[in-house]
Amino acid sequence: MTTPTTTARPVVRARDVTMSYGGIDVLHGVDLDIHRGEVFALLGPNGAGKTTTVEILEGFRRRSAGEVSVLGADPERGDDAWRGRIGLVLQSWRDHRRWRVAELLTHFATYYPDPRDPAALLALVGLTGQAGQQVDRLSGGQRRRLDVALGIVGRPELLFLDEPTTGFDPEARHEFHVLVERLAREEGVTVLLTTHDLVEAERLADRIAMLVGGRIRACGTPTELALRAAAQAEVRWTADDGTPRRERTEDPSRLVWELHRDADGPIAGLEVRRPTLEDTYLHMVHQENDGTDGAVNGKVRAA
Ligand SMILES: Nc1ncnc2c1ncn2[C@@H]1O[C@H](COP(=O)(O)OP(=O)(O)OP(=O)(O)O)[C@@H](O)[C@H]1O
Repeated sequence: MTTPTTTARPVVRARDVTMSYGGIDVLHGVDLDIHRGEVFALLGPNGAGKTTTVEILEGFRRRSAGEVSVLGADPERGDDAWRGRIGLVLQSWRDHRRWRVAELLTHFATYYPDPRDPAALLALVGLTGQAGQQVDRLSGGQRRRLDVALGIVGRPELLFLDEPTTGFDPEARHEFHVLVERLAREEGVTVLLTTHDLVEAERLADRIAMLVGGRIRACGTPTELALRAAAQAEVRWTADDGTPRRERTEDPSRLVWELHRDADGPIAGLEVRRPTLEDTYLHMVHQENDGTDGAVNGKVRAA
């Protein structure tokens, strides 16, 4: 993955995007900047507005208001040439059940001016052994690999991955992560990933935006987000009488120093736990559910 070049024009730019369905507001002014070669994860609980946001960026849904530019065009007016520069990994290829794997991929390749070689692509996603198999005989994970192959056959500059590893076993998930990293690092493909999987987001994404209740509540590298959490570090130890103790503090090194100063010898069971991405995420979701203002710094621009 490359370091985002913030001076270059972003591949995806959204400003103050709102969306309402039948008078109910589900997006409340989303701002996003995603740069070339960046793997960007949109993370959020069910109903947060991830799919709505992504469909607006893909040009499949009309926003209520706001500005959007994707690969230099407004997605609402994207033509075929623009669409050919975008790859989608959705769960929407279910109509082609009778096709054989290699046939389907070869067929899709004809839609693009400079497609990848279907056989090489099957090898890349680990489906060479299934080339002659009917699509409806594939396992769930194999099906998803085919979805990925279909999404990248046209050499997209921007790839949308909607919960891409659902149904993958750990090895397939690992291979998929390596593939996404390769696409971003070696080919400069920009990737927008939606996921509920914090481990996947942390593993893959250069930056993560947390969308909660239709607002971007935080955006940054996984490390930045974990550190920005309101959650404090937790220090655990075992007291002299054997009682387990724990204390939350913004200054764990000071607490550990004080414990050492007051102790006769080593401190049993000493452990310092820093806030994780999961802590940040759960903190925000709980704030939203409690009806409090969960924004880390008010409105956050994912730029
Ligand atoms: N076509 C629609 N008509 C009316 N309401 C909709 C429509 N699509 C989505 N919604 C509502 O908009 C909100 C955001 O939905 P969206 O699918 O964008 O969330 P999400 O973050 O992708 O959720 P999930 O993780 O469950 O897929 C939800 O409250 C949902 O019920």
